[in-house]
Amino acid sequence: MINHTDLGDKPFTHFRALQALIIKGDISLAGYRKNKIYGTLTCKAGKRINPENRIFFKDEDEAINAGYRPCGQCLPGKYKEWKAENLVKPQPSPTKKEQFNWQNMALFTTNSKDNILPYDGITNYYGQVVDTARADRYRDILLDTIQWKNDEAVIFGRHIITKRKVAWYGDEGYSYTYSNTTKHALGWTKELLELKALVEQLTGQQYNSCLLNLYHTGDEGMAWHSDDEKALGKDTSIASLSFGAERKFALKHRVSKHPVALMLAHGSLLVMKGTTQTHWLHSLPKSKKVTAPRVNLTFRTMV
Ligand SMILES: O=C(O)CCC(=O)C(=O)O
Ligand SMILES: [Fe+2]
Repeated sequence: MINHTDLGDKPFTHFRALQALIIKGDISLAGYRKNKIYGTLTCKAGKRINPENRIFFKDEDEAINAGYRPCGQCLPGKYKEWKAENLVKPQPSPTKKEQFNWQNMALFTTNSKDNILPYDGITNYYGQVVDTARADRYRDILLDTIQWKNDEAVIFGRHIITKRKVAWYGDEGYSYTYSNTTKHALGWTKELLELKALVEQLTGQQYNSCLLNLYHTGDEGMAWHSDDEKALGKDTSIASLSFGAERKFALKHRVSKHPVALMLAHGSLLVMKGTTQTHWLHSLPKSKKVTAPRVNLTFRTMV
């Protein structure tokens, strides 16, 4: 690995030293130190990099061993392969024995799972934590009993009403402001309290509110955002339960744009915590293939 700045301090000396190293075979690829991306020496994106952040590699092995990934612009084939490998695959459903046992909640102690983010945050996918029969029941009861309302927001001065429906439940007296609208929490229902107890048991964290989303079909989704409102405090933990249609959940690093995606199974739990909201955006992409509804519960702690 050779730093651009090691090649002399004048553009001409840089150029000469670089040419000599390329001819000798000591340099064949360039890298961007900040985002840990490597690409060809002629890559247009690479040439815009500040000299302090530009480095050079002898070959691909050296770049990969240093933790760099291929550039999407000049190495699209290799980038695609890398992306396919880095897309988090859905975890196998637990066996009958591993499934949530309502009578014996202690079966699930803090079940910490692998972090699906490569850096700058912690997001754990627990897979299915409510067995299918119970998850079916929760989906149906939540669809019927939650006071679903179309979400309203004021964005760039325009009043927007979404097709997706939302509801906001929590400990008494909580109100929540986002996208310039204020919501007042409704009191917990029996099922929400049961599910809150379950996620508290699984994550070892307490939550005082829950924002629910209802996506009628794959035609409804949620755009890129992070849940970094002040009311949630710093490094908040958000526990997200999914019931109904399986949907893709995507995360993207704010700076490196590193993508991570996974499918959220019926009855599954995903937890975003640590610095996830500071460094990563997330979204629920729309999908033409999904025709069934999905109910999502995000348990949060308002400070
Ligand atoms: O539906 C989901 O899984 C994501 C919901 C979400 O990001 C949110 O409510 O902030
Ligand atoms: Fe979110």
